[in-house]
Amino acid sequence: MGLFDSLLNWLRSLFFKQEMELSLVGLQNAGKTSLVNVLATGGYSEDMIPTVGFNMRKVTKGNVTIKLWDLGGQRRFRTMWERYCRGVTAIVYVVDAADRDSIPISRSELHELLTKPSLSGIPLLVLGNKIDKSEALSQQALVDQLGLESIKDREVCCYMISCKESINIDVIIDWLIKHSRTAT
Ligand SMILES: Nc1nc2c(ncn2[C@@H]2O[C@H](COP(=O)(O)OP(=O)(O)OP(=O)(O)O)[C@@H](O)[C@H]2O)c(=O)[nH]1
Ligand SMILES: [Mg+2]
Repeated sequence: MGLFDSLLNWLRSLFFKQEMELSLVGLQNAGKTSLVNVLATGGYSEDMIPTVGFNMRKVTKGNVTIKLWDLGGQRRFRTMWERYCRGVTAIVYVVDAADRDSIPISRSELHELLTKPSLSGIPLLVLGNKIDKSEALSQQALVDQLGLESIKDREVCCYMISCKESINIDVIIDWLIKHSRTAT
């Protein structure tokens, strides 16, 4: 590649570079870290270690650089969620759609988080994960049981996914790219 072409590519990357920052929250075992892995490398594993505190990962998809805050879902880490959701482009709330008993707690933790004034107006992407399992709820049932219709102060979107079988991962990437903002 000639010098002129390199320069042109560099200018192009400056002008079209998009970036976004996301926080992944939701109860333990929902599949947040699995989702980060699938987004980053496409790899999936059954052997996962629960996240202690949080991890930060940067993933690049085309021109979009995504900074992901992967937070621990165990009860003792939930008080940190708010701090890591402040100022993000979108909050990604992951739910194990096949663990029906956990849905009421998931619902109350979500609504509790959304009452924080510091997070007002931040778009919410709810992901019902593990739809490869036969006991997984339908999208409508998940929307109802999480009380998503009652959220009026922000954009809310809900998709059903499987990290294990890579179902609807492309749909989420499209949603994320549409919500990214051009870097300044
Ligand atoms: N069947 C199925 N299992 C999944 C799927 N996604 C994740 N899992 C499994 O769910 C378990 C928990 O996954 P993690 O990604 O560690 O969950 P997490 O939300 O990060 O959990 P914490 O870090 O404790 O908050 C692991 O055994 C995964 O293999 C999926 O789409 N289908
Ligand atoms: Mg984790």
